[in-house]
Amino acid sequence: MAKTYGILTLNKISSVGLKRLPTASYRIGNDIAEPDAILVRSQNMHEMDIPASVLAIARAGAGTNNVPVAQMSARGVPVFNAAGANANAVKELVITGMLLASRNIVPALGFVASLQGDDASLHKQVEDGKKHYAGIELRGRTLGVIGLGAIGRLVADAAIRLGMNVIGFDPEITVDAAWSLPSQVKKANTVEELLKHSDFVTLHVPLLPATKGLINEKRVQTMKSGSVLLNFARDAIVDEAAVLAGLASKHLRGYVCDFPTAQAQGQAGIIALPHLGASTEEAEDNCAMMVADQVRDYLEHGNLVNTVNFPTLVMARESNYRLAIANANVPNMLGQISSTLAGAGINIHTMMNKSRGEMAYTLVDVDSLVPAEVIAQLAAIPGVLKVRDLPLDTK
Ligand SMILES: NC(=O)C1=CN([C@@H]2O[C@H](COP(=O)(O)OP(=O)(O)OC[C@H]3O[C@@H](n4cnc5c(N)ncnc54)[C@H](O)[C@@H]3O)[C@@H](O)[C@H]2O)C=CC1
Ligand SMILES: O=C(O)C(=O)COP(=O)(O)O
Repeated sequence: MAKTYGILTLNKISSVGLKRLPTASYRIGNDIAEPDAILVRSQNMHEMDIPASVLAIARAGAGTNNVPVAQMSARGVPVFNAAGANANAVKELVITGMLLASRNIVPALGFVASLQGDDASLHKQVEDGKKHYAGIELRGRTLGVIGLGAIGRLVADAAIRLGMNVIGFDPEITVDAAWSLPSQVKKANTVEELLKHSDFVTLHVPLLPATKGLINEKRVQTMKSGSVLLNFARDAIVDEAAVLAGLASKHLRGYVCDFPTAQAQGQAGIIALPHLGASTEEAEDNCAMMVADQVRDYLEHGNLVNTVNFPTLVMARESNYRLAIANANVPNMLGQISSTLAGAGINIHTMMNKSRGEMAYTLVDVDSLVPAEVIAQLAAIPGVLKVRDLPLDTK
């Protein structure tokens, strides 16, 4: 009988993506017991008892801080994400956020909603009151972008097209990202240098130990007087109390974020959206399609694309028998894998191995069926974390 897979969904994942997993071989739902893979958006998985059956976790979005990545690495389980698939949606909301703040749109709408009377009275109140909501223009002002990945780059490009000057900071920028950055983006050597010169500062870094509290009390004070901070990355990247103090003293003009909190509710200068950055039809479909394809390719063929904890490794099928081995990046793993197979009389057709940090991954196409006892021997090699037997279904 052909192999079937169980996919547990922890959040609502777009049906456009789920349809890429054929119903003949994939059972998908929010109540799948012993799933082969989990698809998730923002649900916090840190306290979850993740079943031993799970071979892959895929975040239908960018940030994987809600997934216990280190725990999954130790189990040899890749954590995929949908790199860049929602970047345009976030970019458009960041631009919206800058405009909301620069033109005082939120209080202005509140003012209009509060008006009462006939047309003539409304007209008078509008013309008398509008002076309180006069704003500033974006053109000619400076935007500082911290984190020039998929989102930061698009925001930088859009801001330049609006006539803004852009300064960027990203000490870990990839070569590809640097090439795709508009040439007008000026490089800041430190966060402080960027903050000192920016009228708007937008954050597009992942939440990591190194980025937690990136904007703290001292850095709020370093920001230009009258500047606006935008946080569509993660709440914990900003020390919100420091920002509230900056708003209260009028040092900051505004804080636009995607992460409402109790302490910031109703505070002047705060514009908090309900984590809407990636909530567009297009982004939800793109993310779901991307992770569905990645998970299917991994479950059926062992290929790895877009994981946050494993190397990228894709190998065309060259025989009907394939082993996929997740292992620690330590010496002599390949030697032990090859000699175990040779000892069992199994000929290696093609073998590829790649490493990333502490993790390594090996795909081996062999010329004959691998008996269960050989799989057990491979799994028993110290440092081997998971061995998967992936014969092609040739019936
Ligand atoms: N509000 C929302 O709905 C959404 C929020 N996000 C958040 O935005 C984050 C960024 O997303 P992408 O741009 O797609 O990710 P990405 O991985 O393409 O880019 C992140 C960039 O941050 C840089 N970086 C890392 N540490 C840094 C540091 N200490 N200082 C400066 N730069 C640093 C990296 O080098 C990389 O270029 C996600 O991790 C997620 O937390 C992403 C999508 C939607
Ligand atoms: O992609 C991300 O990192 C996001 O924050 C989007 O979250 P969501 O999928 O909309 O719950």
